[in-house]
Amino acid sequence: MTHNIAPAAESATTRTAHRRRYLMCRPEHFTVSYTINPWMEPANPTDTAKAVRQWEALYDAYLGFGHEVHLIDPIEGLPDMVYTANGGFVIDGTAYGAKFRFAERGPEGPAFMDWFRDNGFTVADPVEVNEGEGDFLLVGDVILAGTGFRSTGDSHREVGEVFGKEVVSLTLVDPRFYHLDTAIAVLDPVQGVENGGPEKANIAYLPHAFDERSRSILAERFPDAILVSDDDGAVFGLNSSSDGYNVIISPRAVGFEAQLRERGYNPVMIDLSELLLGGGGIKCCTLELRR
Ligand SMILES: CN(C)C(=N)NCCC[C@H](N)C(=O)O
Repeated sequence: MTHNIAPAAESATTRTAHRRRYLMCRPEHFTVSYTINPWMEPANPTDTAKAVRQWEALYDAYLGFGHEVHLIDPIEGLPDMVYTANGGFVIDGTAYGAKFRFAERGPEGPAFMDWFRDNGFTVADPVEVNEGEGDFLLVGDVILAGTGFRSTGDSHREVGEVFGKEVVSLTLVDPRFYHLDTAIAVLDPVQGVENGGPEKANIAYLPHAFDERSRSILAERFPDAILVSDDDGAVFGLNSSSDGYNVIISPRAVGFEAQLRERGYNPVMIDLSELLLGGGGIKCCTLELRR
């Protein structure tokens, strides 16, 4: 189901909001008790109630836009479970399970796979280390796959075999941007004119986060991409969620907000500052369930 929304007044481009189905996890057990990325500092206090309030603002926004949101029960002792984007990668009712790089998150893999099975998805058990939609992004019919910090190159082959799709491997080089969804935002997840969308699925990205080879691939494949500044990247501006028209972003990504408006998108600011203490943002808290 899709609903059409009027384009931004100054833009010639008509954008269409598509109804999405997401999986989220209320951060009832959120805290920072270990360090597995440069953002996490266990000595800094966290406020779980504030994390829940901020997360609820995101949840409410999705419902307000007419999206369907499913919830997985949080498990005590797994504080990173709120970042559901890492729990798997789902296309056409098949969930490729996650196999986490660090032992601290290991038990989340089976917990998410149980949820997928219980909710009618076909589960492809992973052999290779991969962190789900944190490192795999569907753009049109192509999977962009990140490596360098978490998911392995072998998982790129495996995800291609599971879904029978072209996989484009990209290498991340800055430890602050350790998952692909910190460095690329998919703006038009549904490809093409046949879906009533723009002619080509487009992205925004942070060039600085990639090696030379990956930057050339991105430049060639996405000549119309929005290139985001280092300042906006550094506040996790790209860790955003788009339905093709409404793009939920961090309020600190002011340059990106202007770039989105120029292109006819509707940026919506939601602050997840507390969840940033764990090294995650809007997109990390959102796993798309494509049936
Ligand atoms: C875009 N990002 C970063 C995500 N998709 N996930 C956030 C994971 C955070 C967790 N503490 C970790 O380091 O795994």
